[in-house]
Amino acid sequence: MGATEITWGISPIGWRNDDIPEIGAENTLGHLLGDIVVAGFAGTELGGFFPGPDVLNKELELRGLRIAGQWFSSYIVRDGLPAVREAFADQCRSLQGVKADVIVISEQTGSIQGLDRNVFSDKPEFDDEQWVQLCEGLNQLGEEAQQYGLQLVYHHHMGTVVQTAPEIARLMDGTDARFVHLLYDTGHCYASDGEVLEVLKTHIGRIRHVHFKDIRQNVLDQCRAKGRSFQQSFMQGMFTVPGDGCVPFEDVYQLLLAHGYKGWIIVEAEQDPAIAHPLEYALIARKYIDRNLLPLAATADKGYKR
Ligand SMILES: O=C1C[C@@H](O)[C@H](O)[C@@H](O)C1=O
Ligand SMILES: [Co+2]
Repeated sequence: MGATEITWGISPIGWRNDDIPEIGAENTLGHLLGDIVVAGFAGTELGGFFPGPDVLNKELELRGLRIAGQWFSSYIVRDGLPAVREAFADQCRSLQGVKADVIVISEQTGSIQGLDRNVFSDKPEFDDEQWVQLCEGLNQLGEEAQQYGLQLVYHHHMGTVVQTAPEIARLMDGTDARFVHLLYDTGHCYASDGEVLEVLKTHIGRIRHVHFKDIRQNVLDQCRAKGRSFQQSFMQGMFTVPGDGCVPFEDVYQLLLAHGYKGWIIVEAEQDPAIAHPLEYALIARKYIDRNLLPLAATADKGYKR
């Protein structure tokens, strides 16, 4: 096998969800990390319930796991950059403390992702001035992140101002490629306007972090028809792990390989852990990756890691 270029991780969001802290609250850090080892992944992203670096690093080391990064909600347009900077720097410091690679940012000004609003029709829009403010702010935060050894990766997301393929393109055009990179999330692309492969092909040069999130088409259709909120949609099972839904992961993975993608691919499927047993679903993902995706890497003569 060639050099290792892709590292496979799994997000804690299948066990516990920062957006609805009461679900999966019984799942401790030890439980989560143990399951990640059992399912054969190399690491995870930081969840809100994780302890600080002193405690966490020991737990990771004992299990041979790594931290890829963590989500940061920015309000650059609502609060202005100076107000965002301090919290951003604090998070960069803790990510540096666990030797993470990326800080995942999502602009939440006007976001309806946590509200009881139709996520398929009520997303916010920015005017030209707000777009400039967002892009300039991100450039500065991205430059700052580099001082902590981190890459800033922008997460396009349902119910936010950067959701659709044209909005992702506008963000990429408006920001500096040296400082602002893209987090490509298959599930959000599919649920938004379905441009899973188009977004990947167009922005492959800017992608530095990947979330593999699958979609149950029938649940997506029902949620769209009923005008469900984002939280209602994922609690009803709109998202699942790769191989359990309708996203064309073989095509996605082949494109990533063909373009020499280097970095993490994180399996990320928020569902209700009381319905979708987190370890069972992690193992479904593992099996699918091993059987359907990794053989493509061997064919493409590219390296991969567990
Ligand atoms: O990366 C993510 C982090 C979550 O907080 C978010 O709501 C989820 O959908 C996601 O893709
Ligand atoms: Co994601």
